[in-house]
Amino acid sequence: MSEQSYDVIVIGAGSTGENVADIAVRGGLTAVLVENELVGGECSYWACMPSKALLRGTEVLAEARAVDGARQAVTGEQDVAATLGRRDSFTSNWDDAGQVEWVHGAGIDLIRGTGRLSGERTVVVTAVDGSETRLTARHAVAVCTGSTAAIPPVEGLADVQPWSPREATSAKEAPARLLVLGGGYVGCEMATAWQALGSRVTLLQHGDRLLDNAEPAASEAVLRGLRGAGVDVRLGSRVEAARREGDEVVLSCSDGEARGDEVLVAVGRAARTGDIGLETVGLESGAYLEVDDTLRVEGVPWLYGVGDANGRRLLTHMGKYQARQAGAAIVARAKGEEVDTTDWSPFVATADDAATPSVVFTMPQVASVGRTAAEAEKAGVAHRVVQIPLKVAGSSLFADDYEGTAIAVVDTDREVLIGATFVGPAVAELLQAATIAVVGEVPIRRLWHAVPAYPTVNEIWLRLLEAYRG
Ligand SMILES: Cc1cc2nc3c(=O)[nH]c(=O)nc-3n(C[C@H](O)[C@H](O)[C@H](O)COP(=O)(O)OP(=O)(O)OC[C@H]3O[C@@H](n4cnc5c(N)ncnc54)[C@H](O)[C@@H]3O)c2cc1C
Ligand SMILES: NC(=O)c1ccc[n+]([C@@H]2O[C@H](COP(=O)([O-])OP(=O)(O)OC[C@H]3O[C@@H](n4cnc5c(N)ncnc54)[C@H](O)[C@@H]3O)[C@@H](O)[C@H]2O)c1
Repeated sequence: MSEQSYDVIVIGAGSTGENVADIAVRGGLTAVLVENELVGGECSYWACMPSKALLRGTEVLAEARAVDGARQAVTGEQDVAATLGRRDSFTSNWDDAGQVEWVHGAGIDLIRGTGRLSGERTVVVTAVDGSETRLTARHAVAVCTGSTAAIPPVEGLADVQPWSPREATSAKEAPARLLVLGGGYVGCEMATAWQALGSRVTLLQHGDRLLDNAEPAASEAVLRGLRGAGVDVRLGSRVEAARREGDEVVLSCSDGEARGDEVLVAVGRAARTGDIGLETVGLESGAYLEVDDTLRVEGVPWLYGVGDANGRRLLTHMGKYQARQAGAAIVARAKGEEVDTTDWSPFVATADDAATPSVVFTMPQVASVGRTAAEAEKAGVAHRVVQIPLKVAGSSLFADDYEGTAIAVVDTDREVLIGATFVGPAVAELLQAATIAVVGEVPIRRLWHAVPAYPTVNEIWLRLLEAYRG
């Protein structure tokens, strides 16, 4: 077995792992990435990029059709083959050569193979040909192995060869009938995409609303959007068994049968930590890693768990944020420098809890940051909620009959914004202003001076402040 030493070993070269290694090298340390699939991970090949590429054409067409004058120019339908081709180009045809080039250019070493912890600061990498390399870390090992699709314990489900989000984002054609199990981010986005690309989609959600952690107004708007597009959304539907009859998938549900050509299972994620040797350092395998705010694993001072692997926020941008914070902490600790662990320091991921932004790319979109009203209530924060229609000069110019909602959650003791949700066409681009207001704890009385340009959809900020003032 060959042996090598690095300052930092990163297991998993997804977007999170790449960033941990990059920050370590920028800080003057040596780093190696261990990867057993494609460098770039889920986001680049089977998640964010292909899913958004599948949705973008549909979105653009809807925007054009919502403006009189432009609508008349849209005389054809979406070219599905071209959309799938554009999706393929965004995944570089599932070839990671470009990312490998970036890794080398950044001064990071890469070892292909499966990495497993083997005691303190040691990782054994097994390559596809069975050869092994023992790596020793002088300072830190970062586990950035991500997550995988969770499969619910439904009788027969595994045997019908369901689609995971990987198949849903990489399929070469639209199935005639697609069943979608789960009404969260993936279920709602993929139902939107494939319905528009030609499938007849049935979405089965066991709860009584879609996007169960979103503001209720967002869940309702997405439900209306999906049903308006022709998706058969069945709320409160519990899938009890699955079987194939010939080419057909049949689901037995609490509200009757559902039949389709494929079934996508999108009921959440599970940690990809089952086979990485956690037991060799006294940790439970298969579980999300429990970490402190510097992303260091509780009780193991040289081990970090970053990105999806810790289950804190399953989003690419939050994994990369955690990577920057953890990377800074690793570099500082390696140099014997003090690591400030107070909120908002350069070494902690305070935004995970206080200000995580996300966008659900449905039609309408849902863009949110910070706490929802329900979360503020649960946390016992004194607050007020302002909810108003997103009707301003800018939105009516953006689209005829623009419909949307804006919700602000204000901490009434501190008079600062602690959460915001925007629902409507193209609201994704409104989000960063809200994120800055939440992170900056900008006093409401100062926000009055952040005058939105006229006529833009951002005028909603003024309306929210006016509604708050009463
Ligand atoms: C359909 C879908 C759409 C999504 N869309 C968005 C979106 O629009 N925006 C957003 O912010 N988030 C989105 N997400 C979430 C996002 O994909 C994840 O949060 C993100 O990919 C996590 O990055 P990561 O680097 O932590 O993990 P991953 O991307 O999963 O990377 C982990 C890497 O580790 C490797 N690995 C695992 N175990 C080992 C091992 N033992 N040895 C060597 N290598 C190993 C894997 O091969 C992989 O490359 C989406 C998720 C899905 C499923
Ligand atoms: N645009 C984005 O940023 C984006 C897009 C996709 C995924 N993601 C990330 O990936 C994560 C995983 O997405 P996801 O959609 O798989 O999980 P999710 O947690 O968002 O949603 C899962 C949904 O499945 C439902 N469900 C659970 N068990 C069920 C069952 N047995 N039958 C029917 N419904 C069931 C839940 O009620 C929930 O609504 C998200 O939480 C998000 O962090 C982000």
